[in-house]
Amino acid sequence: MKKQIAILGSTGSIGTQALQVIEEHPDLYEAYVLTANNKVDLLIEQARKFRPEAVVIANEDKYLQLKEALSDLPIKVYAGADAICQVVESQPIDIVLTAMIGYAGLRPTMSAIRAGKIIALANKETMVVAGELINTLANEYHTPILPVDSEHSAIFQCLEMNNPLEKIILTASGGPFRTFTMEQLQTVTKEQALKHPNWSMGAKITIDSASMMNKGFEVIEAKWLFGVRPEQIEVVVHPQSVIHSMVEFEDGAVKAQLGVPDMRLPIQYAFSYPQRIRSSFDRLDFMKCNSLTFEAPDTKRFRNLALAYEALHQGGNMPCIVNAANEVVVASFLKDQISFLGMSDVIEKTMQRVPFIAAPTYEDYVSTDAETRRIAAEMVINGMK
Ligand SMILES: NC(=O)C1=CN([C@@H]2O[C@H](COP(=O)(O)OP(=O)(O)OC[C@H]3O[C@@H](n4cnc5c(N)ncnc54)[C@H](OP(=O)(O)O)[C@@H]3O)[C@@H](O)[C@H]2O)C=CC1
Ligand SMILES: CC(=O)[C@@H](O)[C@H](O)COP(=O)(O)O
Ligand SMILES: [Mn+2]
Repeated sequence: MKKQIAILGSTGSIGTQALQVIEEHPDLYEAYVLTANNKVDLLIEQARKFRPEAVVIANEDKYLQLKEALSDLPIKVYAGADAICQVVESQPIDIVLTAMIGYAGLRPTMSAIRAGKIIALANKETMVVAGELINTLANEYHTPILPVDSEHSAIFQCLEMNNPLEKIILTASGGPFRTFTMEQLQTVTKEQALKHPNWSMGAKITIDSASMMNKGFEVIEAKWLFGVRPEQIEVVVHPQSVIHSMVEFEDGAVKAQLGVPDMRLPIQYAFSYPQRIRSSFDRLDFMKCNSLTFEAPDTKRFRNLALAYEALHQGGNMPCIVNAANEVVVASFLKDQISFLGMSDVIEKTMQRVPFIAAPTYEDYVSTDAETRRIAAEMVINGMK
């Protein structure tokens, strides 16, 4: 039986690579549902090629265009955020790949967990915002959450023996500004920030990598995925992104997962787990890896990493606050409305202003997210008063 896969965010960087994995293994996988937000033309093209059972466009204004373009095919067409939550519950679906960006991934992930679907988790913001709630739900519905994020997939692959773990060593590329001074960071542009040294990804995560908020989020994601304490998660800057992450066991042994930077491998592993299957992806050529280097992260220049650790230590709704403020400032930075360093200023101030909730419910996350966005957006427009 072919595994039926729902790809939430099929038009994005992860989504399109997931479709390449499906294309490479037509005997094993089928796209059952594809969803997008705005890129209706690409969604139409994907639907015509992969013939899913259903497609959903989150932006309801694009519904008629999508419906019309697929009217000659027996593909169900839906629109809106609620439709995404409903469609993931479809009985034949085995795996839901959460490849949409940001907080928008939380609700459909919760629906998929309640429907007992295997979650292939790319959308790290879901775990950042509500990791505890997601774990509680996944336990209640006996739903596996398989990591797709390259570092977490690496850790997952290293951990399979169930040996006693001492710590996780998350590798970070350091981004395009790794060697920049504070003075240089004051004037960097979005064009510079969008040039990741090793990975080709969507705009939001690329800016997060440049500011190292991505690594901060990955620390929080690791805590919830692997059940470790914050002190057990170490970040090491490794500019080549060849070692995707490591684990250190109680006897001091360290295991690492290495490979060329290619997200198709972790995506495929989440699809094929617990098996490994063949792939045509590029192999690592050690003769071309002249040196693998390591540095400590600098949380003075990359303050977002420190803010994420602070949120992790505080717990409650604080990571949700950091996530929402970050989504606002990244969108503003991409519109040249705020400077690179200004992003951390707004996030830090927002963390001080939004009311803290120690044991948030889902409804608390919803209101925290909305309130944080309001406050952060106001700060971007009016300055840091
Ligand atoms: N790219 C990568 O290599 C990696 C990504 N990740 C994580 O995976 C997730 C996806 O990243 P990436 O693929 O780079 O992002 P992209 O921006 O490339 O793609 C995002 C996808 O989500 C859709 N989308 C955006 N907003 C909404 C919304 N409000 N409702 C429904 N769908 C929406 C987009 O639709 P449309 O195209 O129509 O706008 C698109 O299909 C992120 O959480 C990221 O952190 C993790 C590790 C690596
Ligand atoms: C591919 C992937 O998993 C990204 O999250 C990547 O890790 C970004 O690189 P850095 O955040 O280490 O720069
Ligand atoms: Mn990553």
